[in-house]
Amino acid sequence: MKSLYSVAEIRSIEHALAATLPAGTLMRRAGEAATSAARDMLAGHKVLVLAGPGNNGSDALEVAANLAGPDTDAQADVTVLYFPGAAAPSVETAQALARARASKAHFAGTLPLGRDWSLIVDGLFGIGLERPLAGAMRALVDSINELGRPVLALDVPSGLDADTGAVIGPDGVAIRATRTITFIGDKPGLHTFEGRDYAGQVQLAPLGIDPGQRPPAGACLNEPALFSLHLAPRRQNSHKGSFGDVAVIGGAKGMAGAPLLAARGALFCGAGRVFVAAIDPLTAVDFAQPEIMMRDAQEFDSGDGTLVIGPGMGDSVIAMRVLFKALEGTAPLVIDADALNLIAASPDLQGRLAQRAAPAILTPHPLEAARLLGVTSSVVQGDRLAAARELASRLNAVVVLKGSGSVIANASGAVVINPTGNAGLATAGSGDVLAGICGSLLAQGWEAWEAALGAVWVHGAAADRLVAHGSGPIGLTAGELPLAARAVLNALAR
Ligand SMILES: NC(=O)C1=CN([C@@H]2O[C@H](COP(=O)(O)OP(=O)(O)OC[C@H]3O[C@@H](n4cnc5c(N)ncnc54)[C@H](OP(=O)(O)O)[C@@H]3O)[C@@H](O)[C@H]2O)[C@@H](O)CC1
Ligand SMILES: [K+]
Repeated sequence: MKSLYSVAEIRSIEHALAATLPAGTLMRRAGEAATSAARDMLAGHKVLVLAGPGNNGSDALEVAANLAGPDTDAQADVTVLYFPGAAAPSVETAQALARARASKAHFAGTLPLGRDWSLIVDGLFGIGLERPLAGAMRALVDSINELGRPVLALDVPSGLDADTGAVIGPDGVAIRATRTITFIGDKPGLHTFEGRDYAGQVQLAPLGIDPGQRPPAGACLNEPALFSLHLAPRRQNSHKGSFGDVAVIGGAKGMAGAPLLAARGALFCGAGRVFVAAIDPLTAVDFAQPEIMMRDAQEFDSGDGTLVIGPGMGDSVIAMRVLFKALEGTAPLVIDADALNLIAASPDLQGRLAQRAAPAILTPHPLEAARLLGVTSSVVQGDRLAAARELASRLNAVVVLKGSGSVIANASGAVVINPTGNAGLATAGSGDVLAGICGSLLAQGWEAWEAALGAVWVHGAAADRLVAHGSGPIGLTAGELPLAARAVLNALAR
């Protein structure tokens, strides 16, 4: 499992290790791991090392000493910008500083002119940063970002909250790294919200601590191993009834495309039969996808099929009535878009949802999640893991909080961050396709938790596949996702 540790969890691991390892061991190991990552990235000689007042800065001083020599063949031309703290340095920091000063590294007082750094090492702040960067430090971070040179961040890009992926603010700044080498355990903030943009490629350096020595983490990254119990090649002796029915309820006037996209997501990910039950039935057949059966939402009886409710559904009385009926029934539900907004506006519907025994997956984007929680979307984005966890527990459902690094949570408190997907998914209809894939996997007998994990992973990987083939991220359309998702799902099943 690819565990993600909160700062508090990392601190407690650090605390336990401090009793068993000689002082300074972890810092030296962090310095060595980061030095080798820096050498790996280095195409040239000129290295700028930024070293802040805490232990993150001490790691950076170790890197400076290692890269500059004199005890190395592959010497780099290292300039160090060091910001000592107000308090006297710890013994370990003093040792790292002495090593760096004894090396061939050059210590500068201000950011040297010129932009020709082969590499910048960011050791300003790590997990100890608790308030926004201000004054000269803020100006320095802005200048570094403007240089646009390769940056290796140590532990966490300076300015980013390792727990949440938010730039520490209000109105904060953070270093935009090309790569982040993170120590002891990987951290949620590097994989969600702004984290993916600021951290770049994430590399874990466990510092010699084997996973057995670490307690279980509060979160982890999504990967096929988490849902693979449901992945299997299909038996030859199967028929369409073996793979369940999905009915997508939605499609108010002017919104006919949303349920069709969801229906295609469901169809191409393997549901046996797929219906669209439209609030405003426009057409008897979808000529582009005639396999989808078109029905009128007011007359439709879904039987024991899975319902995907909400895409383009609107907030009419009919929509409300149909949603009420779905919540009263026992069908597995995927609740998206307008259905989420209707539930957000009705404590009664929230109560009914929370009381249901049948599985439900909710797929809110941050604004929909905010409405459900009665907060603003900045509060949701400020701590996406907490928001997803809270919604899952309040509404007794599996929640997929969409956005960069989608967060999947369940009512028992499990939280997973999805690493697949790209900016191409920020396009109209992409969420409808995701809801359809969730419904498809539920209909095929997956448990709600695994269906949500699998759907989010496949949906993101479909977008990654399209981008790898040149179809995005600019201009990627939601309509392209179902076919790509089919290819991803079949590759996984093989
Ligand atoms: N965990 C481990 O086992 C290991 C941890 N390791 C490394 O240690 C790092 C954590 O070190 P850390 O705790 O010293 O915190 P760090 O991020 O360096 O910053 C704290 C300093 O910043 C200061 N400061 C804060 N905010 C500020 C602001 N806005 N503007 C200006 N100053 C500000 C704050 O000062 P103060 O708040 O006291 O004024 C304090 O001096 C971790 O990320 C990893 O790299 C590795 O060596 C391997 C083993
Ligand atoms: K850093």
